[in-house]
Amino acid sequence: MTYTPRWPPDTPARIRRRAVERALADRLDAALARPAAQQPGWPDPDRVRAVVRRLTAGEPLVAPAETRRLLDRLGAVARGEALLLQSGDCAETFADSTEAHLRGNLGLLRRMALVLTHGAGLPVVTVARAAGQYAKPRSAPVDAHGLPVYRGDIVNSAEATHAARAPDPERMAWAHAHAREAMTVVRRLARGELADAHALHEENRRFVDTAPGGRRYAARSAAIGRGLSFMTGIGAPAPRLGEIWTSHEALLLDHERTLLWIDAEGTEPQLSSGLAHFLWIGERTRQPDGAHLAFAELLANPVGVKIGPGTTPEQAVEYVRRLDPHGVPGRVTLISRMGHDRIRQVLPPIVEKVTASGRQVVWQCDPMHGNSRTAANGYKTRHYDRILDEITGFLEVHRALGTHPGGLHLEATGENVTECVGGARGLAEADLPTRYRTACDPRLNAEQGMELAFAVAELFAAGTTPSPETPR
Ligand SMILES: O=C[C@H](O)[C@H](O)COP(=O)(O)O
Ligand SMILES: C=C(OP(=O)(O)O)C(=O)O
Repeated sequence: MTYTPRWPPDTPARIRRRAVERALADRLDAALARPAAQQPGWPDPDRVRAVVRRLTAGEPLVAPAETRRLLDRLGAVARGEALLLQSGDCAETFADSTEAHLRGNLGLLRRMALVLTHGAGLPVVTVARAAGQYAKPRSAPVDAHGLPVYRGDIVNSAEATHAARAPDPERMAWAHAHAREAMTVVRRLARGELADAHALHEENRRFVDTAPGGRRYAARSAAIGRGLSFMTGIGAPAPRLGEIWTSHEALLLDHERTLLWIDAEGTEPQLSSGLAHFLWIGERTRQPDGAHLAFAELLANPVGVKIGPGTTPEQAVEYVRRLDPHGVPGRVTLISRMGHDRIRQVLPPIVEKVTASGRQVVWQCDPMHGNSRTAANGYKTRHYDRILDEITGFLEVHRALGTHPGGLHLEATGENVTECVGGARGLAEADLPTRYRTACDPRLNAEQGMELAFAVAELFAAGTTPSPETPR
């Protein structure tokens, strides 16, 4: 059911439902009336209203039952019985909304998940930054040329002209159309070729045999192979990976408000986003009195909050209390993105205070956003060593406190891009221009992603977290 109320003739049940819808509609309006950071200055509000009305009447992309299943799986992560791996583009573009691109990104997600499952000895819940990650928050309103900044394909074009950078609300409709097609591909791949553990392992074996540094992980790869052969040997059904859920940053509120269902299954009726299974609030929009947090409070979906190095333990507890008033394990994911040099100091008091509050959250590490820097040649980049070091610090903190390091949140693509430096191939700053294709922030490429998965699997398996080299 879409959020726009269509009133049928009255019966007592319908009147009750109508009251719920009205109450939620009022709360939604109140939430969205709060100050909202990072929203585009649409030139023509009437056109925005017309697009929002049109999209609100459309069919949702995901169903509340699917979203509830994810909540259940994240409950397992929060209890320490599973891991969460979330990965994909920094900014999805309409041009890259193709089956080949999605297959690359989702394939990498699944191959990494297979390796982490083995290293941690836990099932891995796979969530794609896909089928809706079209909006970007930015540090400055204008770019280096004085043009309005690119805010993601859902708002304006990356092309460097004034006309192209003007926010166009019709782009929200294009985003819906692309997300709908992407969703079909995600479902098909998740049930089909990207469910097949044998096929994923074969690709990982090729990585180990041919990629620089791959042989370092030969023992784990061989152990995974033996495990799969054993399953075949005893006549077990061919092992298959589970669902792929979708996620994006709940940033552009005119878009987020368009496809909302009423989910009456929980403790109280809530709105369920029909746009994605998992939504998160970004570092730049997590203001306690802001619209984004108030919007997330109304949702039945599992939600994440990015917590940067300026987050206090008190703030973290407030996020959790507001977003999880009923204490549902896995309802909230706290996504730390502190930077490799700060995580070991900033995260522990946050984890301690949230744990003492009695809530069971998913602790997830985003090792990307606190480790960005500008290379000498002007490209925005991240070093593989710093990414791995932030994850190492994350594991150290949780091990020391006896809490569960629930998962990773990465920007990574299955394509052979040159955006992050480092890794066993030794990508250098001079290599960045070769295939620098991201629309916003630098992503790990397929080789760097697999190398990271094997390295983190070793950390999980060892149960210790040595930090062997000083990261660059
Ligand atoms: O992906 C995150 C943000 O959108 C991004 O880091 C902002 O980039 P900027 O600092 O180049 O604007
Ligand atoms: C913008 C993002 O991250 P953050 O809010 O942590 O900067 C992101 O993950 O795309």
